[in-house]
Amino acid sequence: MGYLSIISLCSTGAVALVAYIIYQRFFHRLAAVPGPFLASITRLWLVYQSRTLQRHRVEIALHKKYGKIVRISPNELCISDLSYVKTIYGANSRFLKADWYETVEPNDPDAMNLLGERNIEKYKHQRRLIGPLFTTQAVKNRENLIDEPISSFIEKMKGQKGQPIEMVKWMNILAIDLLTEITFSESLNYIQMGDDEKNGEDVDDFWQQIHWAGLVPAFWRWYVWVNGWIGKMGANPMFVANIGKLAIIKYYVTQITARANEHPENTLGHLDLAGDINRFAATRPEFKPQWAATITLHIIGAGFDTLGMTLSSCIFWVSKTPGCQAKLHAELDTAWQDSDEDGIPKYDQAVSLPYFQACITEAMRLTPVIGISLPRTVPSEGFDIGGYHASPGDVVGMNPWIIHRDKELFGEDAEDFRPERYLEASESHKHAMDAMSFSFGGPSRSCPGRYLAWLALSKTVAAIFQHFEIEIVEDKDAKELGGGFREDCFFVVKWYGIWMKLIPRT
Ligand code: HEM
Repeated sequence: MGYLSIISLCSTGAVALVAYIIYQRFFHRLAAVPGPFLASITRLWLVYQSRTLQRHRVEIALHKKYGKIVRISPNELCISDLSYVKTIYGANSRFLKADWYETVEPNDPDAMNLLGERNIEKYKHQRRLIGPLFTTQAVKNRENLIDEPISSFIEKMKGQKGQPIEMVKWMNILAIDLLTEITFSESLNYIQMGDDEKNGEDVDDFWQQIHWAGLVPAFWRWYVWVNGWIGKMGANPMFVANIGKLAIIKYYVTQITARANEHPENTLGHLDLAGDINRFAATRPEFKPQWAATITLHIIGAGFDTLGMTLSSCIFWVSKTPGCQAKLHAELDTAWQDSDEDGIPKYDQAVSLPYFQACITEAMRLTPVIGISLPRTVPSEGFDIGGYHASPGDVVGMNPWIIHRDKELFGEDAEDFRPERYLEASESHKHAMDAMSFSFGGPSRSCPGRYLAWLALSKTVAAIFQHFEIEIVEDKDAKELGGGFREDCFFVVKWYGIWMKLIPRT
C-alpha cells in the first residue's frame, strides 16, 4: 500500500471517528442526558469502570455529580429517581433483563437457569412451578437441619478463645455448611476443617471473568464461539469462566447423581430440600427431570456467596456500630432468659425480635449484595423519563446501593447503620421503605431463595450474638494479620480483610 493510500485511509478513519463522536454527543436520542464524555461515546468506559471493581461507588459518585439520570454508556441510563422503580422493576414490568445476563443465560432451551433466563414466558412458567418449594413454611419444615452447623460453628469459635479470625472466609464456610446441610442432611464439614477448599476464591474468579463481558455481548458471543471450537479440537479453552470447577458445585453434582442412582423409594424418602425437590418433581409431569437437579444446584450457586456476604455485613455493622451490640444482646437475653442456653434459636423466636430483625434489614439496606445498576431493556413502546426519551432496546437500570441510600426515603442519616429507623417509622413509611428494598432484587425478578436466606440469617446471627461479644479488629491491626479492608464489586459486592474476635459471653 502506497504512502498516500495510508494517509487517505487514516484521514477517512479520523473523519468517521469525529463524525461518530459528534453524532453521539449532539444528535443521538440520549445526547441531552448528562454523564461522562467517554461514556457517551463508548461502552468501553463502563467496561473500564467495572474492571476497577468499584462500580457501586462510581455510580454513587456519578449521581452526585450529574443528577438523577446519568448516561453511563451510549445507550444505557443509570437512574436514581425512585418514582421509576415500579415501571422498570414492578411485578408486571415489560422491562426485561438486558444483554448483560447473556453471560449467565442457559444455552439449552430446555434448561432451567432462573438468573439468566430471558425468555419471559418460560421464566414465568418455571418460577411459578418452583414457587411452593421455597416458601417460608417449606424451608421452616427443614430448619432443624441447620441447627447442627450453627452449633458446630459456636463450638469451634469457643475453642478459638477470642483469637482473631477472618470474617468473610468464616462466613463463607458457615454459609456453605448451612446450605449443604439443609439440602442433603450432610455437609463437607468445612467448619470442622476451618477451610473452604478455595470456593470463595474460585467464585470470585468466575465473577472476575464474566462481570464485564456482559457489557460487550458481541465480545461474549465471539468468546463462546471461539471456545467452542477450541474445545472441539481437544485443546484447553481460554480463560474459561467455569462455575463447575468449584469444589462445592462438584459436591452438589456428586450428591445429586448419587440420589438419582438410588432406588426411587430412597431418593424420595430424604427429609431435606433435595428430597422435597425430588418428591415435588415426581408428582408434576411438567417438571422436566433435569430441572430438579438445576434447582438444587441454584441453592448453592446463587446462595453461597450472597449468604456469606450478608452474614458478614450483619455481624460487621452490629459489632462496629456503638451501642448496637449491647442493645441486641439485651433483646436476645430477655427472649432467651427462660430457655435452654445452648439451644439454637427457633426461626419463629428469631423473627419475633423487632430490634434484631431491624438489624438484618438495615445491614442488607446499607450493604446490598448487588452493586451494579440492574440492567433492563426498554420495551417496544419506548420510555419517557425525566424529559428524555429512551428507545426500544436502550438499557435502563437502578443500583441497589443508590436506591438504598435515598435520603428522602431513608432520612438524612441514610449512610449510617441505624436499625431504629424501622422501629420509629410510621406504618406507611415502613411500607414505603420495604417497597424500595432491593436486598433480594426488584419485584419482577426477585430472589426465590429469600425465605431460605432469611431463615438461615435469622437463626445463625441470633445464635452468634447470643453466644459471643464480637470485636472488629482495627484495620491497621488487620493489615498485620494479613488483611486490610477491601470492597470489590463484580456484580455481587464482596469484602476482604476484615478480622474479628468472638469473645464467649459468660
Ligand atoms: C442472603 C442471601 C441471598 C441474597 C442477599 C440474594 C439476593 C438476590 C438478588 C438481589 C437477586 C436479584 C438479582 C438480579 O436481579 O439480577 C437474586 C436472584 C436470585 N436468587 Fe438470590 N439471594 C440470596 C440467596 C439465595 C438462595 C439461598 C437461593 C437459592 C434458592 C437464591 C436464588 C436466586 C435465584 C435463582 C435468583 C434469580 C431470580 C431471577 O432472575 O428472577 N438466592 N438473589
